[in-house]
Amino acid sequence: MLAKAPFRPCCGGGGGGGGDGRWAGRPRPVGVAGGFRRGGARLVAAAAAGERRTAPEAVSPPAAAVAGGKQRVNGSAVAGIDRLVTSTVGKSTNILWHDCPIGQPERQKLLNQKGCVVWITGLSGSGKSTLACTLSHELYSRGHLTYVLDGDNLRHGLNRDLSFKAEDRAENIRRVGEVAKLFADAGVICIASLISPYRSDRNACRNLVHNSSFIEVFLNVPLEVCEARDPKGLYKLARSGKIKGFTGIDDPYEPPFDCEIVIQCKVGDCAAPKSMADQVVSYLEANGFLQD
Ligand SMILES: Nc1ncnc2c1ncn2[C@@H]1O[C@H](COP(=O)(O)OS(=O)(=O)O)[C@@H](OP(=O)(O)O)[C@H]1O
Ligand SMILES: Nc1ncnc2c1ncn2[C@@H]1O[C@H](COP(=O)(O)OP(=O)(O)O)[C@@H](O)[C@H]1O
Repeated sequence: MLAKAPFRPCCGGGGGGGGDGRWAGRPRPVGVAGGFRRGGARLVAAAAAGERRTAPEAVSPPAAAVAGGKQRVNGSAVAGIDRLVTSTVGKSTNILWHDCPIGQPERQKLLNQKGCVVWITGLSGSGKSTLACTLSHELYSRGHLTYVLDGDNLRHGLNRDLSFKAEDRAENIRRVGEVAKLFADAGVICIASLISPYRSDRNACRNLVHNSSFIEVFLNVPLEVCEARDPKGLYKLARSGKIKGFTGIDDPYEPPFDCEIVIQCKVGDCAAPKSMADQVVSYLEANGFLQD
């Protein structure tokens, strides 16, 4: 399946405001905040020096409340900043969004590509890392900047505190989704390759990034093929009960219902990594990601 989606620039918020297309192709004026994702509320906080705005998801009603026509400061007693609106996001209180004049459009112009997230999902041993690296190489040889976020690798650092129980996998995916969003906002073609077994976690990442800039690639490889490959011997350990909660054995994998690209592999009939990567490159080309 190779679906063509209408291109819309990606990634508001996150790493610096992103774009809703208003400034596409032209420099964004200094002090003008980037576009916010759909459904995002806007709250202007004009600081004495420079303009600041709260991020869409950063608005929490108590902090952003307007009292008697005046925007209430979130506990600040500092003179001169009484018109700032601070926010509470999760456990972060008294925070403010700060935009920069150089935004995603400018970075994309520099790189002559559109930032996006290619999210590769599939069973262990399905070939996610191989596809991610082959795709990265293909795009590199065409002059495009990519960055691979590999689940296994990230668990050596950023996500080393997480296990494989469902809530830790969810946190793993959430963090990688946030990082991927920053890379896309930087104008980079971010290739995330994780099992990401739960549909809801993957969809949450899709919703973080602008929908058309999230390209979900399902490596649909039968369990028996993955198990026969077993490059790390993990399936063997899982079958013998030495690893508990292994995806596909005694832990679930939920295939996507409707994703951008499905790469199908059958027993005895699996395309070479290069031809899989070409399938993704064709999608990126057809949807305008490989040019500014
Ligand atoms: N219980 C269990 N289930 C699945 N996978 C396991 C498990 N324990 C360790 N491993 C190894 O961890 C790699 C998957 O990490 P991910 O971060 O991609 O997983 S997840 O998205 O959070 O489900 C995975 O790497 P890949 O084989 O590259 O997918 C395995 O090597
Ligand atoms: N398209 C393919 N055809 C045949 N073997 C493959 C293909 N892609 C990957 N492999 C092999 O399958 C094994 C698992 O690949 P890997 O990329 O590590 O998978 P994952 O990251 O999903 O665990 C490796 O030994 C790799 O060489």
